[in-house]
Amino acid sequence: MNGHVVTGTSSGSTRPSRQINVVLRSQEPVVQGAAAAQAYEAEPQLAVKPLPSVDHFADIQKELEPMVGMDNVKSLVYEIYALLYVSRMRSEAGLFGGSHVYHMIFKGNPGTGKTTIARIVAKLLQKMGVLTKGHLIEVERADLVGEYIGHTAQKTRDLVRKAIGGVLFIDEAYSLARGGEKDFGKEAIDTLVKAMEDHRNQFVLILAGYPAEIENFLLTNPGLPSRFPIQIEFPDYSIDQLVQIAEIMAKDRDYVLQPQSIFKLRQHLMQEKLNAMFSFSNARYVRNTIEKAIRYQAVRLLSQYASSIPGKQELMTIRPEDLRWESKP
Ligand SMILES: Nc1ncnc2c1ncn2[C@@H]1O[C@H](COP(=O)(O)OP(=O)(O)OP(=O)(O)O)[C@@H](O)[C@H]1O
Repeated sequence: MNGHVVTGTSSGSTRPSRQINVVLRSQEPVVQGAAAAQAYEAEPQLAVKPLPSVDHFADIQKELEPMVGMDNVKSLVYEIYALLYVSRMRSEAGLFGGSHVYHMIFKGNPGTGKTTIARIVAKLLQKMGVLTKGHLIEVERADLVGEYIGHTAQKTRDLVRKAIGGVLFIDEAYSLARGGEKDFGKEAIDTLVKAMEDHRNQFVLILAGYPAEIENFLLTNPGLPSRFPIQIEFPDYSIDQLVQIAEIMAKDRDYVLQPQSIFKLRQHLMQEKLNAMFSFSNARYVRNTIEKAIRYQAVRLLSQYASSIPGKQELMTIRPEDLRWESKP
């Protein structure tokens, strides 16, 4: 096979329990047969030589673990880590370490975790030495597009400058192509493409948005797809996953949902998902619901316990009557 297959195993509890094969194309001439076997036997330690560094993935894993579902995303983040780690081992062994492009496309409906994962990826790339700072600059069309000729290029360049050393995350990136050739959005796209050349390896660009719109955007800008070799899909959460996210969000805030509250939430989410269709904002809707329930619970407790103090359990409990959706959360 014209390439190395490196197997990243999960020996520590901090890594996913699956195996991921990363295929690295060798830039060297292929050595075959007995010569290859001899060369391989002569330096068997190359494949297992440990790096003199801490396990950078442990921290990242700690942030990924509580995220419900997202198996494809978690695997991809691990693949990026494996690739970077092995590239470093290869460089240290005098082999071609590789020059990779990390610009990405995140396709998913609102509230499916795109921004959260972008932050984690930024951190990973910083820990692995690809980015110097690892911060995230989140922008949308209005931040990039100006009001007169030249203004857009200036605004876009300023934001790229701020993103140097980190990630520039453009939400609903396709809105830049909204007005066609005459729109200033086109100027923003051109400036971004130029910045990707001028500041190669200095920042990572992530374009995010609804799957269909992103697909269409890439189709109508044929020069773009090849500049974004990593594309990640963020599927909508199932009702079970949304309920699980609600329970985690409540627990993180030292609250607990009563079983009847979980039942009520489940019924509501099923209805809301149907009603809102593509505009349903997944985990964000759940977060808003929980935060609102916490406010309703506080008001209920104050009115119930006017002259006494509620016990610890009562202070933690979200009852069904605390879950209300009169207006959109
Ligand atoms: N799988 C998950 N498990 C737990 N919490 C999650 C998960 N996905 C998203 N969240 C939470 O939901 C909220 C919204 O997530 P985030 O902002 O990352 O979504 P998004 O896809 O970027 O949304 P938008 O496209 O609308 O900006 C955040 O509080 C985030 O922590």
